[in-house]
Amino acid sequence: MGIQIRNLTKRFGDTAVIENMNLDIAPGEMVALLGPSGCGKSTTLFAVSGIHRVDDGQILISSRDVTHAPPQQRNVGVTFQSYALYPHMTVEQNIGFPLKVRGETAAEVRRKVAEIAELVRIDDLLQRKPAALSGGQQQRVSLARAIVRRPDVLLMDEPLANLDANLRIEMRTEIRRIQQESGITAILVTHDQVEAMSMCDRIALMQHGRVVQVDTAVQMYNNPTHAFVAGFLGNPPISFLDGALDTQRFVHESAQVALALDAMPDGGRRKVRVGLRPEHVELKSAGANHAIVSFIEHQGREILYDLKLSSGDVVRTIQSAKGDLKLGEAVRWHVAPEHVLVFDEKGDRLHVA
Ligand SMILES: Nc1ncnc2c1ncn2[C@@H]1O[C@H](COP(=O)(O)OP(=O)(O)OP(=O)(O)O)[C@@H](O)[C@H]1O
Repeated sequence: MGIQIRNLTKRFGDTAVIENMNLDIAPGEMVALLGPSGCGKSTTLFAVSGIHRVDDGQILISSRDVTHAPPQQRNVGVTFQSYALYPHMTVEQNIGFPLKVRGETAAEVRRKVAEIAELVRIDDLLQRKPAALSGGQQQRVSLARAIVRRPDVLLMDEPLANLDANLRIEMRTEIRRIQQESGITAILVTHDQVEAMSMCDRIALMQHGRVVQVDTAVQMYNNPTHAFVAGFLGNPPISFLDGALDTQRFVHESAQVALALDAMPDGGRRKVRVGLRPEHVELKSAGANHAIVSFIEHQGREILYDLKLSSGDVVRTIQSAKGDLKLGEAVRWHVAPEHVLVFDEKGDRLHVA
């Protein structure tokens, strides 16, 4: 009951929006398509649902080749950021509509709607019209309608985009619960890393129509295969410094960091970029590197400091709110070798492990 995307290419005119994309989603798994605006997330979802014709490659749902099948033959449930509920129908009629179209009996429709309404926790709202529902309730109805036919896969395009901050958090948990309880294979399109990390089993991070890395959130955060991944995940974001390798050290115009052995490519001096996560940048009176505090942001439990190097580069550090550094203060900093991420000039991760 999984999804396989094999060598998928989708062009609009001469422009390839998806290029040779591969992605395997296991039965019952929920995968996020994450990436910046325009990277091809929605186009991928439309290709899987059958709304878009593809130019090359294959799409398999539950081991069935659906590449050229029309949407209604793919058995997919879809929900978008605009819930697209029928305003003149009650919640019960909205959810039951796909079953009615399929010709199921009134009694069957009522039974299935009741069952799904209980799963998505809207059983007390069945007689209301969409206008009398909150955004979160409308999203639940939309989800219920998408899964009432028991589709093989659930496709969600930014389902939380129209909700306020608190409702988003609540619905993150709810969508995950509903997906797990129903055991449905799901794809979630989002540009929000927190949504992707908190809701999904794995993340496929996309850039310019390609999947750069597919991994669990933890693995992707700790072990990015590319500088783009390291830069995209993490808030506050990672800092990058460009410099060169010199026998087990990274040397920058105004900083030096020792590297773990497994971060070292085979010998020779070469240009590299290192990534330093804010939580790994320690302030130490004996730290090897000098900097000036150039920006302070109080975040409640923690404080974010920008440390400006003499080269003008900035390294971020996050410290407990007990700290009392002043703007313009001179500090020394340090990063333990095992935390330094090293990338080559093209952005590919360098390590032998
Ligand atoms: N019907 C279309 N005709 C031409 N170009 C299109 C069409 N639909 C999408 N594109 C282009 O394809 C690229 C990918 O679009 P897509 O909507 O898949 O991106 P996305 O990652 O979902 O972005 P967002 O997060 O902004 O929704 C964009 O450059 C977009 O302009």
